[in-house]
Formats: sequence, C-alpha cells, structure tokens
Amino acid sequence: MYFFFETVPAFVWVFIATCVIYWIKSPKLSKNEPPMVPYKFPIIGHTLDYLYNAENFFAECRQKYGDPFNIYVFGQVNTITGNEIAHEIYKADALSKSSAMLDALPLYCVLKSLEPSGTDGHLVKVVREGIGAKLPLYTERMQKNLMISINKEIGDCPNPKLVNNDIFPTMVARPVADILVGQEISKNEDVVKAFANFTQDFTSILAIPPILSFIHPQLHNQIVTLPLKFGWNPILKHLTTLKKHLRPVLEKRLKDKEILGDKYEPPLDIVEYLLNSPEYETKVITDDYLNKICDFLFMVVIVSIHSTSRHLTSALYDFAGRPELWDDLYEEQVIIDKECNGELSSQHINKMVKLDSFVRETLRTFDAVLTTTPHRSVESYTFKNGMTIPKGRKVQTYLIDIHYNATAYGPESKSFLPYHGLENNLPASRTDKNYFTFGAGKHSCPGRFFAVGEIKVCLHKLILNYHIKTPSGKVEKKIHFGPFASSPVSGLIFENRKK
Ligand code: HEM
Repeated sequence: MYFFFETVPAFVWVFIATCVIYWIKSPKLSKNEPPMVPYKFPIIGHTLDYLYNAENFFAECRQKYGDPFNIYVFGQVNTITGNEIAHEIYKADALSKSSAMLDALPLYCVLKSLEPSGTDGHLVKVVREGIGAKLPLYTERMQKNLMISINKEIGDCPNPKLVNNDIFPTMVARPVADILVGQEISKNEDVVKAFANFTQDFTSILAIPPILSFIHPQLHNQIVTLPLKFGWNPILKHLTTLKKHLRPVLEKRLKDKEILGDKYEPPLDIVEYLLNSPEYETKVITDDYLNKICDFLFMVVIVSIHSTSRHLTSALYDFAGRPELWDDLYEEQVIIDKECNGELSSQHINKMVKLDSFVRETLRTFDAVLTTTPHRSVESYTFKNGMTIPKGRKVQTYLIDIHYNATAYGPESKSFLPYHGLENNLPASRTDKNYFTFGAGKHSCPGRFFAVGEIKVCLHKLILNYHIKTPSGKVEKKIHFGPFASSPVSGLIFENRKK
C-alpha cells in the first residue's frame, strides 16, 4: 500500500510529461504537404524502421505514397524525395545543403577559425581552380604517390596475402597530401597519416545516434560537441602535426619569394595557390595565419579523402568478387600500360574506358538507401507537383530509387552492369538525373574528376600487379548502418601476377 500511494504522483508526472512531449513532438504538417507515412509509436515514429529496415521500409513507402513522402525520425519530419522529384531539390535556392550539413557535420566546433556559416564558396573555388583545372599536371605525381603506397602497404605477395581495408585511406591520402601541401612535406608519414585519419577521428564524435533530437534537433549537437568546448579534441593531434611541418615550408616560400622576386618558381600545390590569393596574402606566418590555413586544408581533407577511399575500397571488392570481369579489365590495363610504358598521362587515363565504366557501376551500386548529404529548406518551398514543405524541413534523397530505376537501367537495374556506362556513353564523373553519386546541379561535387582519376589510376596499377580475390571467392556483402552503406570488411586477398 505504502509503495502504491507514494508512487502515484510520480506516475502522474511521467504521464503528464509524456503527454506534453507527445503534444510538442507530434508532427505538425502545413497545408498541401507530401503525404505523411502513418506510424504506430508516438514520438518514436519511423525511427526503428529507418535504423533497422531501411531498404524495405523506403521501398514500401515509395510504392504506397509516391514521390515525395514524409516520415518521422528522431523527432523530426523528413521529406524523402526519389527518382521523380529529387533533381528539383538540387536546383532550388530555397533548399540548402550547407544548412543541413552544419547540423550533420559541425566542423566549425573543431576547426576554430571556420565560421559556422561555412566557407563553401571558397572551398569550391579552390577545388575547381587549384585541383580540377590542373589535373593533367598532377597525373605523374598522383601515380608516383599511389605506387609508394601500394609498395608500402601491399608490397610483394608471392603467396596470397590478406589485406585489411584500413590501408586504403592512407593510399588515397598520399596523393592528396602531395597536391595540398606540396612535395616538401607530403613524403612525411606523419602528415600522410594526419590526412588519412582526420575524417574518421572527426566523425567518431558524431557516431552517437541522435537520440536527444527526440527532444530538440539542436540538443543532440549541443551535447555531443560539449566535450570539445571543454578542450577535448580528437583531431587536435592532426592539426598539431600539420602545423609543425607546414610552418617552415610557408616561411621558406615567403623568404624565397622575397629574395628571388620574378625568378621565384612557384611550386604547383594548393598551399601556393592560397599564398597567392587575396584572402591568404601575408608577409609573416603568425599562429593565427597558420591556424587559418591548416583549418582550410583539413576542410579539403574532409570532403576528399574519406569519400574517395571508401569508393576505392568498394570498387576493389566489386572487382575481387567478380572473376568474369578479371581478364577483360586486365587486358585493357596491359594495353594502356604498354602504350605509356608505365608512365600514365591524363590521355591514358581517358583511354581506360572499360575501367571507367566499371567504376561508374561500382559507384551506382554502392547500395546506400539515402545520400549522406541532406538539404534543408531555408524558406517554404513548393514542388512542381504543387506539394509544399515549410521552412526548416530536412529533405533527404532516396538514392537507390534513382540508381536502381528500371527506366534508366532496365529490368536488371539492381544487378551489377559493368559496361552500362560504356554502352551508353556515360563516364563515371558525369552527373545525370539517373546517377547522383556526386550530387547534381550547381553544387555537384567539383572534386569528382580528381576522385575518379585517382580511383582509376589506383585500380589500374593494382590490377596490373596483382590477382585480387575476396576470401569467400564471391561478392562480399556491404555493411549497412540504417540507410547508409559502407564497404564489406572481410579484407581482400592479393597475390603477385606472374609476368
Ligand atoms: C568518390 C569520391 C567522392 C564522392 C562520392 C563525392 C561526393 C560528393 C557529393 C555527393 C557532394 C554533394 C553534391 C551536391 O549536393 O550536389 C559533394 C560535394 C563536394 N565535394 Fe565531393 N565527392 C568525392 C570526392 C571529392 C574530392 C576528391 C574533392 C576535392 C578534391 C571533393 C570536393 C567536394 C566539394 C568542395 C564539395 C562541395 C560542393 C558545393 O557545395 O558546391 N569531393 N561531393
């Protein structure tokens, strides 16, 4: 009896609190919204389906409710756009990627000189002008650096050797380091490791599922980034490494410029590009200057290395699990290798048409249900079909609805079609309405030419030098985290080709 009477008020309070949260959190839809998919559990909404049954859940929603539709996850309404509607959100000024990305990746919390509003425009300009426009000039260095990594990380394999996925970020990071910070320090293993590990260490902060978003979307970010505000910073060591090695390089370049004047021969890299741009002009390397330039360089690292290395890894698994492709792709690489005598130029990379088509297919079938780059409406937006979403709505792209659509890819759209790109004149780096790996429209990835080039050169060298298999001898399954995907984790078996 005592227990019952004492605890009645507690039950009442819990009941009232649940009702209040339920009332506050029950999704309030405005007029003419996309249909809301019904759900059984208040507050939780579709969160469990989103996390544990994404592929089937989204397919059922799409079939029953069309395109677009609304779901309720982690206390927020999300609008999901598929094959018919998604291209619209990439064109509309009212839908902003940076606004949504600030919540998903609060980089400014760890890179202190960045503004919370982001410096996207500058980043895009640097990638376009400093990397994209100069790709042919980087080919030789890219190739050399990839070979250093291949020899170091895989090396001589007279017998089959199991190699884990963790070598691929370093493999991709080495040429990127060379282009970003120049040949003086990109040979330094600590700098390469700092670039290779930065993204993973940064995203470890965000690995906690956004449970607190059930209460308020901002609360989760405020709490997970709290330790950073009190001085804990898992990426500080990478910043320190880069600053230590970059300072003397910058100081030497400034001095050389002063002494040599017009005779100064500017090295070809992003650091030099920055030193010559008005925002980074300086006569002396202060701590603030060094912080600013290193923070910017790590922004390039964040957008470039992780995405390229996970797709390179995935391409290798796709190759290793499909013996029927081995000879054909190998023969193309042998012909090109003979033609260039082992020294690839950008023309030779363009001639790898079968490999390019294979890469496009591996990117298309990566199997992520949603893209990792959501948008947010900065004002209310009306789709061309008349449906409206309010300001502040998170809008996600239902990627496999686009990538597996039967109109574009035929009845076997879910199968691996290695030469679809080749047969339809669709290069791996070209975005189109049926291929959203690099986004679409004016914000589509400006680094895609570099990324595809790097993946192709790396595959070319690996296929030429090794037999590559999966341990099971079959196609290995991707790992899924809710609606997102990542490469299999079984490791790959490398064995020297007999020449
Ligand atoms: C396979 C590797 C890569 C993939 C799959 C990838 C994918 C993407 C995607 C999906 C977007 C968003 C596009 C949109 O919203 O329309 C993006 C943006 C961007 N990517 Fe990549 N990317 C890759 C490699 C790179 C590399 C190597 C660089 C730099 C060298 C880079 C630089 C950027 C930049 C600066 C943006 C922002 C564009 C903007 O906001 O206008 N990416 N990327």
